[in-house]
Amino acid sequence: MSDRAGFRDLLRLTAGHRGTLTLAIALTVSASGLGMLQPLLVRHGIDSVGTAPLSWWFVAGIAGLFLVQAAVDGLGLFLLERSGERVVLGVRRRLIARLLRLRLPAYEDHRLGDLISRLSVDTTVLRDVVSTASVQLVAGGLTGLGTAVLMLLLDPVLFGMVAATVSVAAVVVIALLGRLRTAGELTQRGVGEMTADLERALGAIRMVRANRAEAREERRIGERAESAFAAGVRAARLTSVMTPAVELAIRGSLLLVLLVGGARVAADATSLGALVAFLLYATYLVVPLISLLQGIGLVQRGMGALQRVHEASLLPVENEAPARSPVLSRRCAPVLEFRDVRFSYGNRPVLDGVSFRIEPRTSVALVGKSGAGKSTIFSLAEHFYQPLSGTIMLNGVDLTGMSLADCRSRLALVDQNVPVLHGTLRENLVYAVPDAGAEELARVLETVNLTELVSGLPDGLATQVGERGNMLSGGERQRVAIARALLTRPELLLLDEPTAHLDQINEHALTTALERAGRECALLVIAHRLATVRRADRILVLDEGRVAAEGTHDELTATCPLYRRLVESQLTGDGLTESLPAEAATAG
Ligand SMILES: Nc1ncnc2c1ncn2[C@@H]1O[C@H](COP(=O)(O)OP(=O)(O)OP(=O)(O)O)[C@@H](O)[C@H]1O
Repeated sequence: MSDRAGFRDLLRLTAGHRGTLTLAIALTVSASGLGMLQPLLVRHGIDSVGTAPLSWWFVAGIAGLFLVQAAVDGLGLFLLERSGERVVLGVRRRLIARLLRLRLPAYEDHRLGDLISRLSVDTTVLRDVVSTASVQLVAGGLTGLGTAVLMLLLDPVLFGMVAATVSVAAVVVIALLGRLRTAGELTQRGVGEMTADLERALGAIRMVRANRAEAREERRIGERAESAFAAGVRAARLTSVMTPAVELAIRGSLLLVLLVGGARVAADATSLGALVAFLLYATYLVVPLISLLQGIGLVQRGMGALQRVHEASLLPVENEAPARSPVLSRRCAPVLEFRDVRFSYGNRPVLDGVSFRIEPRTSVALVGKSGAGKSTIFSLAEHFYQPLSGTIMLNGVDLTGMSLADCRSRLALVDQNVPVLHGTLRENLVYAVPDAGAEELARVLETVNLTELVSGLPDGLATQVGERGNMLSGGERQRVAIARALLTRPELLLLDEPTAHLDQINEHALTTALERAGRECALLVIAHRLATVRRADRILVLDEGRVAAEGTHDELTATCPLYRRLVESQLTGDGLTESLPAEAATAG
């Protein structure tokens, strides 16, 4: 992005806040203007002290001016900070809304920590640009210009000398700006990578501990911190050249002004008061010029940060079908039907013509070796991805003609990964139905056999479940997730069973929960336990991207070698990844 385009984007950010920002900047500039009156008053005081004593009014006037200046300055600064916060709030809200609605592949292509850092760290830089750089540029520019004009009027010769020295410093500054922007971008990127790596390690902290990898992760994340540090130091080095260059130029010119100005006073070319006023202005010039410089530096960093925020806000979101009233389902149609569905992740084919139907209130188990595409079928039913070809229907209605909300309100998904969030047990249960009543809650807790557990907890439903629900056992987490799903009264529950062996109590509880859930809605279960497949009305055997066999447990045991092998391993073993005998693929 060019500097001009980047700057225009930064300006665009302030849309809707320009009135307040202009007022805030005007107040801050006025405060600086009031400050600039002070040397003139001092000159008047010094030049007139020989002719008349200083009046109290005069002294009180100067003191009053200081007070008014401080008050105006304070109000201006407050309005600026508030505008900065408001602009960032707007950017953050838009980004939050976007980040929660990205297409699933976008999350796979980007690291979560980096996306989080764009929302937190980069937007903070934008706030500084709005609240600090804006006033630094405007106030610095105007005050600098005003001071320069007054100096020019006071003594054009001395002004020429100051202008020449400052111009030399300006050349140095302009030469370094591009590098400052790159260093700023690198710092932000480094922080993003560090956050992403920290998120990776903390998200799997038990695995990190169990593998004694703390030191390795510390080194890895430390290296990211060091790259951010190195880029930050590079930016600091550039700034540390720029700021003193300007200071040096101004202070050097002060010496010249003193020498030449002294001679001019001696030769009566100017008055002592004018020289003192000129010197005061020259010292005052340091402040606006430095703030101008800092403002430019901040804008450079802001452009880098805005680019990262922009990139995140351009990530593709899920296509919401045009708003329409919920599609009427066809009566007696299957709850879910796949017709010749093909799907690949990029160029990696997974499903190659999958067809099946799930009738209302039936229980269907989905089995297949690891990587066969079972979870992918769930993702397609939930419309997380679109099939390459074929049709997916819910209650006889094609998914492509249904809004995402309509589609997802008919289904409930219980994933294997992280089904429980940080918060209380109650918050987790009512996640999809926040206003669920106590009766409904009691019903689903009973269904999943959690009533006893909850009543045994000192805080009951108000118990904190910990990050990702790690204060609950694996089996309990799974049942909390099923209860949450059932609270929505779905037409179809998609459940990925735990692969881990459950103890007898949890095993029994899960079986009962599934049995009871099956009375409320249809079930499609990725089955890892023999108990589930035995109880299912039908079993789909997925192999080579297709439904290779379909039937009841007894039918498949008799006809499908692949199914027999899955059963022999109790559907929990992981020794099923090797290729299967050709007969398996054709069975059924
Ligand atoms: N997001 C993804 N991007 C690319 N490939 C993927 C993605 N998700 C899954 N795959 C691949 O697609 C194939 C099917 O994965 P899927 O998770 O559907 O299998 P599965 O039958 O559920 O396996 P398991 O029983 O081990 O959970 C696998 O080879 C997997 O590596």
